[in-house]
Amino acid sequence: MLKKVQRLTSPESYRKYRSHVYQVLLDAIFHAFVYGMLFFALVDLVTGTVTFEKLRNYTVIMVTASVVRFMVLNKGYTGLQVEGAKIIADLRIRMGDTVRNLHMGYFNQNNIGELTNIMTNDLRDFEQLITHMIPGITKQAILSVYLALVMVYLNPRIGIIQVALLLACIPLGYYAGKRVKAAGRQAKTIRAQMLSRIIEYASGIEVFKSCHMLGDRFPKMRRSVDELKVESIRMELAGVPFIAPMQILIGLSLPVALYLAYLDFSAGGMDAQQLVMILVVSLALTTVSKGFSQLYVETRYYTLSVDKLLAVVDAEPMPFTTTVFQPRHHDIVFEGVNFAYREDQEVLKNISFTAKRNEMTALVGASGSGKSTVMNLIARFWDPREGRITIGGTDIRKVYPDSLMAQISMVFQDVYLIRDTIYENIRMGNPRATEEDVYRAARLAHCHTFIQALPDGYNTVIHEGGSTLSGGEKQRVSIARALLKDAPIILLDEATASLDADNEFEIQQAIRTLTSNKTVVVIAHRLHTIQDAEQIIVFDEGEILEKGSHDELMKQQGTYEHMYRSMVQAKEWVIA
Ligand SMILES: Nc1ncnc2c1ncn2[C@@H]1O[C@H](COP(=O)(O)OP(=O)(O)OP(=O)(O)O)[C@@H](O)[C@H]1O
Repeated sequence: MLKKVQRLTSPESYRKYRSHVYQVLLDAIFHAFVYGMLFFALVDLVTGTVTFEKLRNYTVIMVTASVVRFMVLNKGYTGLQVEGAKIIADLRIRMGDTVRNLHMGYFNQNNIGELTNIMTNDLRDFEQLITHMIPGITKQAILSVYLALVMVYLNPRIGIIQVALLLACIPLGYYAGKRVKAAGRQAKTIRAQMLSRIIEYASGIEVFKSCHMLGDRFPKMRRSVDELKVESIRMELAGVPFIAPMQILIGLSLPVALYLAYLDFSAGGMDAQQLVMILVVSLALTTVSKGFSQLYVETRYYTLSVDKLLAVVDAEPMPFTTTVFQPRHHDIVFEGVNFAYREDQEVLKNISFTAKRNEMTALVGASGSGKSTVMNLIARFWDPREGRITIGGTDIRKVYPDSLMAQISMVFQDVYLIRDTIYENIRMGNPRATEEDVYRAARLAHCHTFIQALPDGYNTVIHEGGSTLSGGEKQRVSIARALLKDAPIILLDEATASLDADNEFEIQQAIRTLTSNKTVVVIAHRLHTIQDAEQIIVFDEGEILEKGSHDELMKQQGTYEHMYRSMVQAKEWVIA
């Protein structure tokens, strides 16, 4: 277990942590030492060999040991808490870094709940494990062994019987721990599913409200809550069939000692003082062993968190060979790209095209034809199964995801704004930007005026997801963010939602400013906005059907021409 803990901590932290655990163990040894002195004093008292000097020496040794204990304990436990908190903070950052570089496949709906569970509950369990469980269980183990040895020394017959009773508890404790661990694993899975449902519920609250699916009427969430309740009870009860006999066996050691000691005593083989001493030590042994057995079973549950954390820390990051990515130019080239999210469903089939620098490439096609997937591959949210994608001649699979993202601005219709001020939401595009840069970007993105009209202007705090702004406003804020980033590649998903004429005009203006002199790839939902695009690519079921300029495609009289005519007719029909 300690080897696994070591993999979750930095060498420096682990070294400090281990030294604090040793301090706690030292405390256990001094604790045993105090018990020992007490034992010698009692022996002298009951055998009548006590002298004033002896008692004084015992007292001095016990007081010294207690003072040393206090100092060691204070340093050990304080150090454990401080180091534990530091280990958890470092681990959180390390996990954040790992997660950032994972394939998007990791984040399917279930994994969001699982990941949230790991980053909150499992981290808390791990902290509990390293700061309380491991030192506690080691200390109890040392004390149990020490008291058992004292018993064997005091009365070998009774001591050996007590040791045998304790040894008989080992398989029981092992199976109790195993069952609790298995039930705990199941409870964790269900808790992760419940968290997924809660996240889904909170993100889609408007939809659920509109469909009258709130509260009891949201069956999936209710089912998860019920399952977790059942699983939590099952976990609590899982170890009982083994814990109960184990506790009985440990508890037996006291009456057994009493009975056997009394037999000796009545046969004259033991005096009253020895009888009392055996009972006192037996009582201490029973108490400490019971504490140890309980802690052991609990610890088995807490060790589950270690495997969960290791699974995240060891998750395969996206491979890369270069962290500095400064391409000579920003042509994006797809060469025979095949891609599937799932084994059984090919989403892109043999896709080849070039999106040239300073040009606009528009992707059109029916819903589900693969347009967004092309964008996801350019941003390296996923890697192609076959073929390759290059930017400026470099295969993007070689590039560190963060360095790649530094070259790309994404403006999607589904804009996510974080819970912070509008100012900070724009500044996210470039954390080094000055105040003046932020205002200039906001002006160019046509959002300065509406921001100023808000009660707190740029300091207005936006709710998570941007729910306090209109769709058009959110999109303009995201364009301001992208303008501030000033990346050479722009990936743009045009709004499908019908915006009012003013909003639409302003967004078009902002997009024009954003995209000038860049490599622009745009998913177009309305064909009239891309007539000037240098290249239009028509997708159908993951394949490229046609590609060329608007005029070239109109001349071909293929799918694009048909789509365009249908659009014009629909407009005329609406006007008529
Ligand atoms: N994360 C995902 N996991 C599994 N399948 C996915 C995922 N994202 C998209 N798909 C599937 O891949 C196919 C292509 O989807 P994609 O989003 O690329 O299409 P699109 O042309 O952008 O559609 P739209 O215009 O509706 O956004 C669809 O069948 C879709 O169901």
